[in-house]
Amino acid sequence: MDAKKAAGEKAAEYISDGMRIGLGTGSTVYWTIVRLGELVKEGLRIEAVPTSVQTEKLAREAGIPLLPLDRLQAPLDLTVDGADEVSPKYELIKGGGGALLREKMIASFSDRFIVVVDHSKCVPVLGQFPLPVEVVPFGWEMTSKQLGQMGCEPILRIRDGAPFVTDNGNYVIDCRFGSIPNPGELTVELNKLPGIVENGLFVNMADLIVVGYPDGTTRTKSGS
Ligand SMILES: O=C[C@H](O)[C@H](O)[C@H](O)COP(=O)(O)O
Repeated sequence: MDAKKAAGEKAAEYISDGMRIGLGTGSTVYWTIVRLGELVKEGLRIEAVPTSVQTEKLAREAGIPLLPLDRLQAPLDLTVDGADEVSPKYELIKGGGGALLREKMIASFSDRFIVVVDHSKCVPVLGQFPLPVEVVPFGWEMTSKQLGQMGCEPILRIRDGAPFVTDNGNYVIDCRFGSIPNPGELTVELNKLPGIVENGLFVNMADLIVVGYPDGTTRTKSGS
């Protein structure tokens, strides 16, 4: 079995009747969405907030009822999402698919945050995966220079020959740090740059990591 499928399907077991949930973005949480669609058809009653246009489409196709944000008066019970890297302290790099801003907003407004990954995403130190940083298009070249001064190689994300545009109308700069030994400190520094909308470091946010393996087994680790 696919390791991503194993992790994604396992996370669906944490969702019970009546829950209001956040649905992340990507190829691992895809399997959570598919499984939840099956459970909804069997009678599970849930409402979901998607973290991207792509996930909204998938959830609709799967028949999962969506909860409009203006009806979200209290935190969600649970959010399930993928990650690009997970450190031994359960710090994450996210945003490989460009959905980091909405993902961080929804995860921060959830009582529990479950992260689903295949085993290759668990690393000793974050930073081999370039850190996605969402920036406003205005003056992105200037923001990119400022990012470079923080010790990374900043590369504007390009898709089909043009800058990749997020669901929020912004650009993404992928920052090659090589190693991020202190993600908490880097987050504080990044948040000082006015051109940055959000960065892909998720520190002290994950409550549970579900790791999938190619033989179809999963292991869970408790986070913050
Ligand atoms: O923007 C995308 C998200 O942060 C994804 O959750 C992350 O990139 C992991 O995606 P995947 O499960 O496809 O590896």
